[in-house]
Amino acid sequence: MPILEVDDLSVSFMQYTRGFKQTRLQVLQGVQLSVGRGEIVAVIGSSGSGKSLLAHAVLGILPSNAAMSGTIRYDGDVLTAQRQEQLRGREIALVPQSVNFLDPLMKVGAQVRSSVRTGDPLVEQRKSFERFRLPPDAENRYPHQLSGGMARRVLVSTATISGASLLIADEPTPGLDPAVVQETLSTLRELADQGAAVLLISHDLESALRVADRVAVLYAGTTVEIAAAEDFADSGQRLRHPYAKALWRALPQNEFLPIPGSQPQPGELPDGCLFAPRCALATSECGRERPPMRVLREGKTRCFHAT
Ligand SMILES: Nc1ncnc2c1ncn2[C@@H]1O[C@H](COP(=O)(O)OP(=O)(O)OP(=O)(O)O)[C@@H](O)[C@H]1O
Repeated sequence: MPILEVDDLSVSFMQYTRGFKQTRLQVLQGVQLSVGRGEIVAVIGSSGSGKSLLAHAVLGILPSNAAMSGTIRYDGDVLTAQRQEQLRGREIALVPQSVNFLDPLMKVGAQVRSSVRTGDPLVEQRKSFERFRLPPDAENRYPHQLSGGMARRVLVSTATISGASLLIADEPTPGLDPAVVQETLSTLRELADQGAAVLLISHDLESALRVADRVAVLYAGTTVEIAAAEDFADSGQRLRHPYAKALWRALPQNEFLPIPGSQPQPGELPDGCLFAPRCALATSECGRERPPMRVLREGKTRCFHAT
């Protein structure tokens, strides 16, 4: 049985426009997702697609102006606000996207140690600092005395040291050097191999594929594709949704390959600009006129503005 099951999750915000008119901004709609013990599920979506809101809905920390519907189950039981509060930081840990989640008034070492549940907190904290290449003296600093990358490593350290059964890592690696990115991803894999369930939220499919077992693609507020990681790693033929295919196409190794299941003719454009290397935007998201394409080789085209 999956440890986390998200069923038909929708999140919206009330907005006030000029003249105090109320409008509803629907961000998530009908999201389906599950994560099992020992599994890493990557949630991939473009910026603003609602990835963090999904994480915050699971943790019960949505903004006060958000309205939510749908069901979230943890270990088979429907999560209530009270249960979320009990589980947060213990059974369910978050690597938040924002370093503002650090307590500005608490020294870094104390913050990391406070999440340790088994073993000697000081020993565990020092091992974790070494792992994520944090200097030993960082434990006596306040968050504002850290660099951006160090603060991010402290967040990763705090969450991964907690022994949580479900770890939600919301964009854990931007701004980190390659060695620490690798260490972070390996730590997530290790935790999953030890039985934890990991939800890895990212806009970077390439690095997520290094550790994920499954990939859930979030597009236009909903999960349009949930596929095994191999489906993205191989020829892409098993992917069904155009946006998932576009993500596949944007992987560097697929740069000049045609989109699976479609053979564009030179000069022909599909409805969405799915053929631009390193650009996974549909035309509607791109905000430009249909991008001009130039033919590189027969049947292989490139979008000018993505070059
Ligand atoms: N308190 C709020 N009130 C109104 N809209 C909000 C609020 N919080 C988030 N949103 C909107 O919800 C949408 C999704 O936000 P979210 O932070 O989940 O995106 P994301 O996919 O994590 O993006 P990114 O990859 O850039 O972090 C955005 O359009 C954002 O403006």
